[in-house]
Amino acid sequence: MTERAFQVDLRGVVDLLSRHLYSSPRVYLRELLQNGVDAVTARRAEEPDAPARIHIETPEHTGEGSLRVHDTGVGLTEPQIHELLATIGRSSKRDELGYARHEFLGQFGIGLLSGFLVADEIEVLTRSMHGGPTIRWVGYSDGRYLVEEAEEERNEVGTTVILRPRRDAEEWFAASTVANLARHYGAFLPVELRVGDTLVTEGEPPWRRTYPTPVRRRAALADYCQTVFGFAPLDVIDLEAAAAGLRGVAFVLPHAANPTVRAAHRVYLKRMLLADNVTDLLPEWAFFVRCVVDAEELRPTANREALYDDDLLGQVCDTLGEQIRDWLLTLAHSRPEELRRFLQLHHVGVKALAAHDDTMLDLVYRWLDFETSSGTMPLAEFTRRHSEVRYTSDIDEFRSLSAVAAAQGVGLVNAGYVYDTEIISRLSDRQGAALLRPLDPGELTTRFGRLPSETELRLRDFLHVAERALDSRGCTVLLRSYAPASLPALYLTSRAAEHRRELAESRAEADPLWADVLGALEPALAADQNRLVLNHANPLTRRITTLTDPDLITVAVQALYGQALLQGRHPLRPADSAVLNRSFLGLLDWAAPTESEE
Ligand SMILES: Nc1ncnc2c1ncn2[C@@H]1O[C@H](COP(=O)(O)OP(=O)(O)OP(=O)(O)O)[C@@H](O)[C@H]1O
Repeated sequence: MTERAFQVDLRGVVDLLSRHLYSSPRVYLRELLQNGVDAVTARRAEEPDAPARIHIETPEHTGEGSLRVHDTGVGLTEPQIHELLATIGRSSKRDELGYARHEFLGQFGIGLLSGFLVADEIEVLTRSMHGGPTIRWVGYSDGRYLVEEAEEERNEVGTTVILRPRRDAEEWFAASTVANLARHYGAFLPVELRVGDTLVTEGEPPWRRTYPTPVRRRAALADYCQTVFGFAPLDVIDLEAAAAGLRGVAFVLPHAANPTVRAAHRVYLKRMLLADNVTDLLPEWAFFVRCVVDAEELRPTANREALYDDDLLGQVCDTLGEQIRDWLLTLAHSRPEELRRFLQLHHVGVKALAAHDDTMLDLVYRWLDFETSSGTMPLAEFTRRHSEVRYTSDIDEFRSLSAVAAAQGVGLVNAGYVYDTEIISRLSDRQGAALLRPLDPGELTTRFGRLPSETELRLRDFLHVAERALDSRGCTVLLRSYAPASLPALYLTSRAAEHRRELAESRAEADPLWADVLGALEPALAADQNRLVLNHANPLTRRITTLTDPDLITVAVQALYGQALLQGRHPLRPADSAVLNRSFLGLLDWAAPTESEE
């Protein structure tokens, strides 16, 4: 058996790595900057006072069509050049065991190839700090390279990389483009970076600078947020994750954000911009902040445009999530007005948190406004005010029943929005909120006042006809007197009746055996029906109860039934619409009687 090595066609590899790995040719500049910074770092490890400069000259500066990037880094000796520049995948930035060394930005040994995105050849002039002459290396995109002693010695130790734009890539070499890219990627690099004569580096990132006062710091960070993200933040939260050598800031959005879209964050690695669309830095629920962070230890993917999804990133995500949560709690304790403002904007995210976090649940209970039958207020206050509290997860039911329920002394909470029911059922499990139960509209009838027995007796015939009028609708009719008097009638669904209707429907579709099983369940449920509760306190309804003509009672009761369905926004089934139509026409017919023939 003989072992062999893969045969590799260099052109394919160069093409793959340079053209297909990266999302845009613009990364060529980032890779050059990164190599310069790493070279400076390597030199200063041995010679701490060595200069730390990178100087970029665009074709406009050099006047001879090339872009030159000079650095004051370690430089390379000729043997190193053969080993490093001529071997794809070989990097000086890994230790003997092949682990990425954490002081360097690079590690894969492919970055330089990105030069072929914009040029057909890459020229390197380099003089090593370890002595030897200046060496010239030229690499071609077809995989050839040459190494020779340079005609001219470099004055200083360091490296110059020279690229001549390919015809189709000239736009990437314009002085303004290069300056913008250099600033974009390298504004915070720990070196002196110039494009032409212009200094690009700004020193420490804004969140690491020292400011005279906390107020000034906040104002400076708010300005920075405006520049980077285009909004004035509601607040600024400091972030830190020691395990990843990460520090940064989270800016709270001043407007409501779409909770299904994860916020995009700007991430620097060792002070070089990685990307400004990193989504997995924070937990999903934290969609109300956008962050800028710089990390020492997080790993980039090979194209250096995203974070590598490893345990450390997961750990960082949890840590930063904790810090945002702590900020919220501090706000609740020390600046409740601001918390209210925040909650108005970002309640969905906070609710999402509360659905599985007890501390946030408590915060929601005490501070988050819910729509209730007594206006909007936090549940803590609502349960304090009412001895009996119910909730409904149906917004329409809330709208139609909140006034009626409140008039009967039952406080009603609208729990029809996302996460509401999870939150309320979690709250109900806890002491102090045990009174929050789901509303069964049917139970309201037990609270309506009964009529005096002589009135009931007098209206017995009316009720009889009324019952018959709605027989086909599976709805019983009750006559009660209740507030508000402006309401002529109320349609109350019973949970059991709803359930029964569903049973009947599935039974119609089911096979005979299953139908029998369902049939056996039915009698137990039959006791409770949907109800139309006529309101004797309402003047119109009271007049209707005095009608004696059965036909007229029928259309009037059917009209009240239809109106109550519409008012309560209950679904109208085809038979309901038919009843409503018939009653409407019947009333018109009655209002405009046929002229008697003379
Ligand atoms: N400006 C420079 N000064 C000194 N050495 C350099 C310079 N540019 C490149 N090198 C050497 O060439 C090697 C290969 O560079 P290349 O950019 O392809 O990969 P890398 O920086 O090691 O890793 P990555 O693929 O992550 O960028 C480097 O490891 C480094 O040793």
